[in-house]
Amino acid sequence: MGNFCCHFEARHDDDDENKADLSKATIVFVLGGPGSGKGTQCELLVKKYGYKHLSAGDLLREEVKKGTQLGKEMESIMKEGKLVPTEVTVKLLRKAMQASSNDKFLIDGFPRAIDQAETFEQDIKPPALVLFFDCPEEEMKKRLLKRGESSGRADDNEETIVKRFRTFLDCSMPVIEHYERQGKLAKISAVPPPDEVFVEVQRAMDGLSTEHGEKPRASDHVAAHAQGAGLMAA
Ligand SMILES: Nc1ncnc2c1ncn2[C@@H]1O[C@H](COP(=O)(O)OP(=O)(O)O)[C@@H](O)[C@H]1O
Ligand SMILES: O=c1ccn([C@@H]2O[C@H](COP(=O)(O)OP(=O)(O)O)[C@@H](O)[C@H]2O)c(=O)[nH]1
Repeated sequence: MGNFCCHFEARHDDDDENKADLSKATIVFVLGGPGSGKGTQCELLVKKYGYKHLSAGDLLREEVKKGTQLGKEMESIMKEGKLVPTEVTVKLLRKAMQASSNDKFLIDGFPRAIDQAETFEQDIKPPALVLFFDCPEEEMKKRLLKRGESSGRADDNEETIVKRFRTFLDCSMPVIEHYERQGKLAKISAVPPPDEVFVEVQRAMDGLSTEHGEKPRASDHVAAHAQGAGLMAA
């Protein structure tokens, strides 16, 4: 079996590095297997909490659409269900964050490997909270095949779905475990209907306050973790 976490050689391009602009940002990573419902929950989160939603997959697909050489390489990696090099994704995310007037970000579908988490934290900032949507593979597969009927996505097909699951288990589950050890993880079952999942999402979010002095609304285990990370209002 090949290495599903493998990357091609990284390109270094630091022209738009600017850590300072994002130093006050509040970052929530939104993680879960392919088709677990990350994008669906992010839409609800944007409406209720006013975060800027940045999907790493959408940013990559926009680059692919440009038809550049890099875009072509990325397209073939994504069709194989593997991961685009960390530097490429972090750069796209940083640019999109800097272009936004918002200072609260939902980073959807990233980081998907430990090195990605490390790079993002060093280049930008650690997350305040990590939402993890837990969903059995059979359910995710059913959702992805249904989505594939209309999504037009080159990776929503049975062959690529199996590869994406493999990448998720091999590369992304260690990221989930990493943040669980740090006490930043809110693990939420993604099996119930979206509105029911969102009830649990709100419980996690309401435990979090930004560094701009918003009052936390609920106390739960995530609130306690956020306090540990210095995020709760005094
Ligand atoms: N809780 C849910 N129950 C049933 N279907 C869902 C649920 N959440 C999302 N879906 C559907 O499953 C598919 C994948 O959801 P999506 O939010 O695109 O997942 P992801 O961003 O994790 O790939 C979509 O077609 C979506 O409408
Ligand atoms: O940080 C990322 C996010 C996505 N991808 C690629 O983009 C694909 C689609 O990811 P997305 O989050 O859009 O969809 P999901 O698989 O979660 O449904 C993945 O399988 C990867 O090939 C990547 O390489 N790095």
